[in-house]
Amino acid sequence: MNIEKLIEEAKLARDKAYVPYSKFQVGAALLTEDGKVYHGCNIENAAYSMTNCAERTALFKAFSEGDRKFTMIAVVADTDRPVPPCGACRQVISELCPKDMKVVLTNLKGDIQELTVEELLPGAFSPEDLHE
Ligand SMILES: O=c1ccn([C@H]2C[C@H](O)[C@@H](CO)O2)c(=O)[nH]1
Ligand SMILES: [Zn+2]
Repeated sequence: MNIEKLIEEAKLARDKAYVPYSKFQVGAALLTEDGKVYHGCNIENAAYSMTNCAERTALFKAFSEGDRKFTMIAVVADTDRPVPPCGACRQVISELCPKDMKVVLTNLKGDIQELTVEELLPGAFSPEDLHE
């Protein structure tokens, strides 16, 4: 699975977005070590703060199915620049994915930004910070 294919998967995921309030569709595709792809879309709620972003949907789906080893995530939205994940998703990605995992941010125009999990949230609060 290459970057281009994973982006296509993220676009398919985006089509499933439930966004009656923002009308802003986001899709994510998360690739596991053994080649499985988890789709995620944003799912909004009339109680707005209950909204779940596409990135966290994909990660939570994978974790809940027992998959924990990931090699790449792609995220797509109709933005001018490659879609920037929100702070909550950066925090969750930084804990559940390897620091050197590839994060591919893109948009419908085909702009692509590639970075690592560490670059997505430098100095993230981590499980180690809970220990003395
Ligand atoms: O990276 C992002 C940024 C935003 N959203 C969603 C949350 C909300 O449903 C809508 C507008 O913020 O986009 C995502 O899913 N991922
Ligand atoms: Zn988010």
